[in-house]
Amino acid sequence: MADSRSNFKNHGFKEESLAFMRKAQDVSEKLMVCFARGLGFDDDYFIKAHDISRPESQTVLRLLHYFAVDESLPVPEGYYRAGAHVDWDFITLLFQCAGQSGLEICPGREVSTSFGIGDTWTKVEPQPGEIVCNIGDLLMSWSDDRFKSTFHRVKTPSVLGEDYFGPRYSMAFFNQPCTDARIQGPLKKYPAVTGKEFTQAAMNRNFAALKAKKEALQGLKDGATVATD
Ligand SMILES: O=C(O)CCC(=O)C(=O)O
Ligand SMILES: [Fe+2]
Repeated sequence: MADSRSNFKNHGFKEESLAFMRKAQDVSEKLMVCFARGLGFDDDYFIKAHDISRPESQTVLRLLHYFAVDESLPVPEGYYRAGAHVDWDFITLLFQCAGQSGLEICPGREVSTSFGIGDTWTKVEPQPGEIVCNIGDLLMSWSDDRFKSTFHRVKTPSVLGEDYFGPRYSMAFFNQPCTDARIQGPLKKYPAVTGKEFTQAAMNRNFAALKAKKEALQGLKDGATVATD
């Protein structure tokens, strides 16, 4: 453990990651101005609420590595590299590697904040130099539902000759509000909450959904054991 930590240190992992986050933040801030103007807020309204220089910042960079999939093994029904979900942040900047496909989105849904499975899924092929921007539940709520959060998932490769079976690397930059930011849309459709409360509620919801899924899977397993006894 100590060795791998010092390796990271020696190779400037922290510095490089922070520099990358700073650049991703600059891109995000350009988009924040557009969303603020669209909603009638001051240009810097969302930028101030997502100030990554403050200790109250909740913004996160997630580095993802999905392992290569063995082409000879069948993919169990309903199994995804990342299951259908909406992000709970303001916006997510998603950085993909060319050739490592799998991301799919389901735009146009009128509901979010629950784990619904979408209607029509569209592939988002990674293109060099492109950044995918997903709207999250926070922006949906903060815009009184004008901007809808994007359902997305990452497919597990299953179709030979069509899907990409190799490892997938991606990076997700989640713009999350400072814990003390006050969140309420211009039409006050939802009661005001703090950034901390919004994130906490989203985490609780995700955790409860995960627990229910695990229990349902366990129930299936127990049923199978009883049936074969
Ligand atoms: O790997 C990807 O492209 C998607 C990751 C994602 O949706 C997430 O981490 O929330
Ligand atoms: Fe996501």
